[in-house]
Amino acid sequence: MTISDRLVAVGTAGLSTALRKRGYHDVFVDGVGPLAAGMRLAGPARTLRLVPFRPDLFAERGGGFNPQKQAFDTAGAGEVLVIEARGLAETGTLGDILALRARHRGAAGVVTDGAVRDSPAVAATGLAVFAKGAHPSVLGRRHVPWETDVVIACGGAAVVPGDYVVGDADGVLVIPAALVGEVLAEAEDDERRDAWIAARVAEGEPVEGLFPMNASWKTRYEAETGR
Ligand SMILES: O=C([O-])CC(=O)C(=O)O
Ligand SMILES: [Mg+2]
Repeated sequence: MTISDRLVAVGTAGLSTALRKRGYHDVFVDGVGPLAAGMRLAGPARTLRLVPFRPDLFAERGGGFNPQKQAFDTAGAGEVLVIEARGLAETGTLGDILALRARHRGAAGVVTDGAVRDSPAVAATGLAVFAKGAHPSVLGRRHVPWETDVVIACGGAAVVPGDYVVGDADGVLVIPAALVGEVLAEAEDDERRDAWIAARVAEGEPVEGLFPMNASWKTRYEAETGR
C-alpha cells in the first residue's frame, strides 16, 4: 500500500490523535465537507491562493490561463489541490471542467474553504472534493486567483506544499511532511488496539479499565495479539 492508501485506511480520527500528542492541535481544515457521501482522499498538497477581489489585481491575474487554471492543468498524480478561499462560501472556486482536468491528471482530490460550482457535475466526475458548499458564481465575484505553490491558510489550517492532506467523513486534516511516517505508524497501531477494544465492548465489556486499558487488559491484549 502507498502512504496515501494507508492514510485513507487509518482515517482522520486516528491520525488526529497522533498529531495532537505531538502538539499539532490546529491542523484541521474546519467547515468543509465531502461533496458526496463516501468521498475520501489523501495525498501531498499542491496549493492555490486566492486574494480578495480588486479590479486592478483582477485585471493583472484574473483572466485567461490564470493561476487557478494553471494549478488544475499541472496537478500531479496522487496530489491534493488545496485552495485558500478565506472561508467564503458565496463564490465558486472550481467547477466541473476543472474537476475533470484534475481527475484526468490523476489527482487525489481537491480541498477548498470556498464553494464549488456546477456541483452535481463535479460530484459526477468521481473526483473527491471537500468544500464549504455549492454556489453558482465564478470566483471573480470575491477573489483574484493569485499564486500557486506557496504556504496558504485553508479552513484555519496552514498548508505547506508537500504536506499530506487527508479527508474522510469526519473532516479534513493536514500532516506536516516530516511527520507523516511516525504519525501514520502510530495511528495504525492505535487503530488496531482500538479495534480490539471495540470488539470487547461489542461483547458487553464496560469501558472502565478497558478504554484506556489497565494492566490486566494489556496482558490479555498482548497475549492474544502478540503486540
Ligand atoms: O469558472 C470556474 O471557476 C470553473 C468552472 O466553472 C469549471 O471548472 O467548470
Ligand atoms: Mg463550469
